[in-house]
Amino acid sequence: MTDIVLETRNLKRRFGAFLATNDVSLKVERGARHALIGPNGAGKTTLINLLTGVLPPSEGQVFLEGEDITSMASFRRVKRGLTRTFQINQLFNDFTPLETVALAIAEREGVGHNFWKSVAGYGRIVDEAADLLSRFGLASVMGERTVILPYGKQRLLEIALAFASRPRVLLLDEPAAGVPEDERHEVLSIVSALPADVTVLLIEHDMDLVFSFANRISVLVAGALFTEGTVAEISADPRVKAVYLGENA
Ligand SMILES: Nc1ncnc2c1ncn2[C@@H]1O[C@H](COP(=O)(O)OP(=O)(O)OP(=O)(O)O)[C@@H](O)[C@H]1O
Repeated sequence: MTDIVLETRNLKRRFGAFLATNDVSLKVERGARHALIGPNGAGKTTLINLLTGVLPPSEGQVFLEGEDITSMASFRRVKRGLTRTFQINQLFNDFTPLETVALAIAEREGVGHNFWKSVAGYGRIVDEAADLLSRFGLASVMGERTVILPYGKQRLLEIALAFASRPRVLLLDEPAAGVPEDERHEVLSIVSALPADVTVLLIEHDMDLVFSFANRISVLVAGALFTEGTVAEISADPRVKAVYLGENA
C-alpha cells in the first residue's frame, strides 16, 4: 500500500462565481519529489493557500498524514510538519541570515521573545542556525544584512528558513524564479540535494527544473487537475505541450 502523506479530496475554492480550484483530488506520496505545474492563472497559488490554511476551501478536505486538517490554523499545520517557503519580505531585509533563522528556531522551540534569557539555550539555537545555514550554502554570508545578499542566496535563505521548522512536507514555491544564470547552478544543486526524508511538493514554471527534480508531476489547468504522471509521461504528453503553447501564443 502506498503511503500518502498529503492529500486533497474534491477540493473547491470559489471567488464569487469563479471556481479557482475545481474539484482537486491530489495525492502526494511520502518522500516524493512531486511537482505541481500549470500555466498562469491555473490555480497553483490558490491550491497552495488551501493546503497551508491561508484560505479556507469552499468544499472538500485536506489531509496530512491521514488527519483531516481542513479547518486547522496555518501555524498548527506548520507544527505538524507542513511548511511552505515564502518570499523574503522587507521584514527580513535588515536581519542577517543567522538572526532570521535563529528567530525561526526559537519560535519552533516555543521560547519566542525571551529566549535570550538562557545563555545555554541561546547558544544551542545559534549553533543549530549556523549548521542549517551552512547546509544551504549560506555559511559565508550568515552575518551580512539580507538585503545585500545576491538574489540566489536570498532564495536559499527562504529554504533554510522553512527548514528551521523541521518540515516533513515542504511546499517549495518557485525556488529558482528570478535567480540570475550564474547563481542558478548553486540553487538547483542545493534543491536537488534536499534531505530524502522530507516530502517535497514543488510549484514551478521552469520545466528544466521540474523535469530534473520531480519523480511525479500534476498538471493544473483552469483550477482542475488536467493530468498526472511521471516525468517521462508528462514530458511526452502532447496535450500538456498544447496547454503551455496556448499560453505563449
Ligand atoms: N482573492 C481572489 N479573488 C478573486 N479571484 C482570485 C483571487 N485569487 C486568485 N483569483 C483568481 O483565481 C485564478 C487562479 O489564480 P492563482 O493565482 O491561484 O493561479 P496561479 O496558477 O498561481 O497563477 P500564476 O502562475 O500566474 O501565479 C486566477 O484567475 C485569479 O485571477
